[in-house]
Amino acid sequence: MDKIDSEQPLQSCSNNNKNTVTNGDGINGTNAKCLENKRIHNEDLLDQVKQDFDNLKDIQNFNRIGSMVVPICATQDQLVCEMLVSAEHVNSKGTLHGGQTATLTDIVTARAIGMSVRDRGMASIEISCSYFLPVKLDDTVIITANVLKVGRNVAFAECEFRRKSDGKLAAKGKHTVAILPNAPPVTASGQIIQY
Ligand SMILES: CCCCCCCCCCCC(=O)SCCNC(=O)CCNC(=O)[C@H](O)C(C)(C)COP(=O)(O)OP(=O)(O)OC[C@H]1O[C@@H](n2cnc3c(N)ncnc32)[C@H](O)[C@@H]1OP(=O)(O)O
Repeated sequence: MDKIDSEQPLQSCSNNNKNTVTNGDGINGTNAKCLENKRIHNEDLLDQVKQDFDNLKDIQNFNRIGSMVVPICATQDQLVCEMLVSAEHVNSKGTLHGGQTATLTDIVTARAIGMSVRDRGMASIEISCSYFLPVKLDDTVIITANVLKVGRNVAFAECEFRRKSDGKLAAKGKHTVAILPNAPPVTASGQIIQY
């Protein structure tokens, strides 16, 4: 099994009764990558965030870029996803485009924050990325987003991009989000429209 970041501290989601202690043998038969972290996986949060990503599959706006992201593990303040790097994600050198990485930073960290902030609108106020190593076409990136702080008006998150092929850190992103006073718009079926 591929290493993600075994140096992450142990965490738990104590406010949910559907927690699963991860043990390296898989969660309900899935190949959840947070297993290496020995974190406490939250099945309800993962279902919720999977739905959030599924909602991107049918949209026409820029956020469709996130539709190939697959959430694989969720705790209260961490979201682990993976994405196969395909032709639409790469630059002329055939490696993951920096703008794509920045967009993934936005989308994945926003959903990590969105696991706990559901009733307020949000707007990105700062994003930054550092690029350490290229990620080649047909490799997979493991994206681990950590929510650092959710305050009354501002939330902070960061994420790591690791190459699945060798586990090396390819990029890091940071995202600061304003939490707006109003509720986010929702569709008739109750789906949150944040973008
Ligand atoms: C699905 C799972 C979860 C998923 C969770 C996903 C959450 C992440 C969502 C990320 C979405 C983005 O990326 S958004 C794209 C990038 N970010 C942006 O475009 C943000 C641009 N910046 C802003 O809108 C503003 O600076 C704010 C809202 C951040 C802070 O505003 P402020 O400090 O109150 O400043 P102020 O000058 O009074 O207002 C400036 C303008 O901000 C807007 N604005 C101000 N307040 C509000 C408000 N409550 N609601 C709406 N819009 C507001 C108005 O357009 C206003 O113009 P007027 O009406 O006065 O003329």
